[in-house]
Amino acid sequence: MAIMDFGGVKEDVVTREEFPLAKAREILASETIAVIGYGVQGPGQALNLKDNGFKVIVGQRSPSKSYDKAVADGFVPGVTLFSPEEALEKATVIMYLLSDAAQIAMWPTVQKHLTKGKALYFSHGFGVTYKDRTGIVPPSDVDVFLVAPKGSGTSLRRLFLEGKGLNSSYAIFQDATGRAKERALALGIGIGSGYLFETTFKNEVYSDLTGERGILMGALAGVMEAQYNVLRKNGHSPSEAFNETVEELTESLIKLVGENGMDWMYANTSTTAQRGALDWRKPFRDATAPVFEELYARVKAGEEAQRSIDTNSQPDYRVKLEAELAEIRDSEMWQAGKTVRSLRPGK
Ligand SMILES: NC(=O)C1=CN([C@@H]2O[C@H](COP(=O)(O)OP(=O)(O)OC[C@H]3O[C@@H](n4cnc5c(N)ncnc54)[C@H](O)[C@@H]3O)[C@@H](O)[C@H]2O)C=CC1
Ligand SMILES: CC(=O)[C@](C)(O)C(=O)O
Ligand SMILES: [Mg+2]
Ligand SMILES: [Mg+2]
Repeated sequence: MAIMDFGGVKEDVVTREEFPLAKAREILASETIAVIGYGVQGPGQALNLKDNGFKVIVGQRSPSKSYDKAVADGFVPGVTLFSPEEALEKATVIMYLLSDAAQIAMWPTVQKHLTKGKALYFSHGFGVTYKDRTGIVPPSDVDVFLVAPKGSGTSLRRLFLEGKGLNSSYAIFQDATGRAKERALALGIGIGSGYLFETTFKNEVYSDLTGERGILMGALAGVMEAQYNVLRKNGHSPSEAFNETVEELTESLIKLVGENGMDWMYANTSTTAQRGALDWRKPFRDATAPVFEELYARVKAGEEAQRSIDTNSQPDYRVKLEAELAEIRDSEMWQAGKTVRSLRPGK
């Protein structure tokens, strides 16, 4: 563990230097790792593990697009690609990477294969934390832990291929074998995490659901739309409104934030921009704080989890999600964005 100072608070983190890949391979040398589900996290984690030299198999129902993708990605039916049931049977480590709603439906099957000493791995604290709603209560003689990459499975894979790594959190829920922590960390390094920070199942799911509903996705889209609409109402063209709302952020300013922090981005803008942004930061913070408070309260009460379970358990959930995404895609704002993107030089 490396003790690092996060803005004055000391935390233990696990880095690749102190937990090298060779150590991870040694710890998992005799394990068969089964990735159940090949949606977004499944491919990222399974391929990174495979490329890192672990014994990994995939369990995915077929026929399905995800099954075809697993084949296209190099998993071989009957050798490294199986039905979920077969993969569960062969596994010593079960990486449960179905969608959170689907995990409820398959839980009775998973439970059957959770024999003594196996490990159950999640990438979210959802199923276990909201057990009253999911029914996911693992038996006491298996290890249960999570490694949650802080980003899309798509990014996990891309960054791995670039020789970089997405950060992940990890948490131990149950240590039946005495090896839960080393198994968790070895898998965390194996899937290509940049470094790992510790959390609990509850804190992982509360922060994750808040983040994705909040600034990472929900608030981001909402605030962008609000500004775009005001600009349009005041006679600005779509290209101007889009550039001033999205393109300048994604192509320029947010990259500077990622590189060296908010003050660094500010410092690289005009003094006019800095003056205004420093002043307006506070009204925006104060206007949105109550929305974030409400959001967190709903997450904590399990209401956000229930909403996700109820909607994503329906047979036509994909079609409905796709229709809502299409509504965004087809709006003037994001159609303008399509044209703006097509005009990027050297794309
Ligand atoms: N999407 C992401 O990048 C991230 C996801 N996570 C977590 O990772 C886990 C997996 O999430 P995703 O990869 O997004 O899942 P996903 O929504 O892409 O679905 C994964 C798999 O579930 C299968 N599936 C769906 N419904 C099914 C059903 N009724 N029966 C059997 N299989 C079914 C799909 O075929 C797919 O292979 C979740 O716990 C999620 O919260 C964590 C970090 C990021
Ligand atoms: C990518 C990620 O970590 C999210 C947004 O929390 C998710 O996909 O659930
Ligand atoms: Mg997340
Ligand atoms: Mg999430």
